[in-house]
Amino acid sequence: MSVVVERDGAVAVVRIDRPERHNALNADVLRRLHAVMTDLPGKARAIVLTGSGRRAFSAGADLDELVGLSAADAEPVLRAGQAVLRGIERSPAPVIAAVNGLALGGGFELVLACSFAVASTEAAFALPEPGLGLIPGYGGTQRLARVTGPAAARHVMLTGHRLDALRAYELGVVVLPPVHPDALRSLAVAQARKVAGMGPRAVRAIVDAVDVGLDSPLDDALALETRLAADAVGGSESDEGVRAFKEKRRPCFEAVTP
Ligand SMILES: CCCCCCCCCCCCC[C@H](O)CC(=O)SCCNC(=O)CCNC(=O)[C@H](O)C(C)(C)COP(=O)(O)OP(=O)(O)OC[C@H]1O[C@@H](n2cnc3c(N)ncnc32)[C@H](O)[C@@H]1OP(=O)(O)O
Repeated sequence: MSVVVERDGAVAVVRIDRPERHNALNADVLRRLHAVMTDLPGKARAIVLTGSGRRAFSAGADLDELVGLSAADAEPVLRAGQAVLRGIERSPAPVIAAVNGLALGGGFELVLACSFAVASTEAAFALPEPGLGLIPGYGGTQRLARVTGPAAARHVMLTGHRLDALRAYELGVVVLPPVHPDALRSLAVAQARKVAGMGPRAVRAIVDAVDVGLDSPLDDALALETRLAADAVGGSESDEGVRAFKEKRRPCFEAVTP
């Protein structure tokens, strides 16, 4: 199975499992990621995405599936890949990348589509596509600049520069200091549990507000936030959240009816 799912309560761990090809993304991996991202958000409240082995999170698109593709054939495949990553980016169960090794090309683009990333000290990030006569085709030309700023993004893409884990942390690609490889999974699951403990409707609203807001005029984005924040104030989830605070107990959002 090229994608393995493990459930851990309200958290799911999704692992790309093609270590013999450094977890390269082929059509089967993309199909399975799409199926997982369609099924899991209704069952898990937060998802960890990682790769098998210590060498690579993912070495990007499977180059053996690229050979011989015409532009006309590649375009629907690219659109299909974009749709999988867009589903990850907008998932109501936020996806946390646990970068266990090299995240190259589409592998780095997969990380950039996640809500946020944590990494081991052995992680490294690059977009080597131009060296292959390709360009990033799973959102890298757009998402990297949104994280690092355009100059750092152009430097990475135009020189093939590889960001090590610490530099990725400094640039905001990784949100916490890189950890020993043996500690990565527990760190990622702990972060996922924090997300899973939040109000699920509040989480979904924040995902939507940030996603829509990034591409909206500020006043429109603030108006969206106001509407979503008012819905939250008037919603039953905040009734439970505030009541739990006053009663000095953990909120039980599962018991909240929409
Ligand atoms: C999503 C695919 C859907 C299918 C159709 C795609 C058509 C549409 C186009 C999709 C475009 C997606 C957009 C994306 O931006 C484009 C890309 O991602 S391009 C790929 C970018 N990635 C790379 O360039 C990395 C290539 N790999 C390496 O540099 C090195 O392998 C490594 C990861 C640094 C590891 O090096 P080593 O430790 O020395 O190991 P080897 O090199 O010997 O690798 C072992 C073995 O694995 C094979 N392999 C490694 N990476 C890939 C890969 N990306 N695709 C296919 N095979 C890969 C390597 O060839 C070796 O095989 P062997 O020689 O043992 O047969």
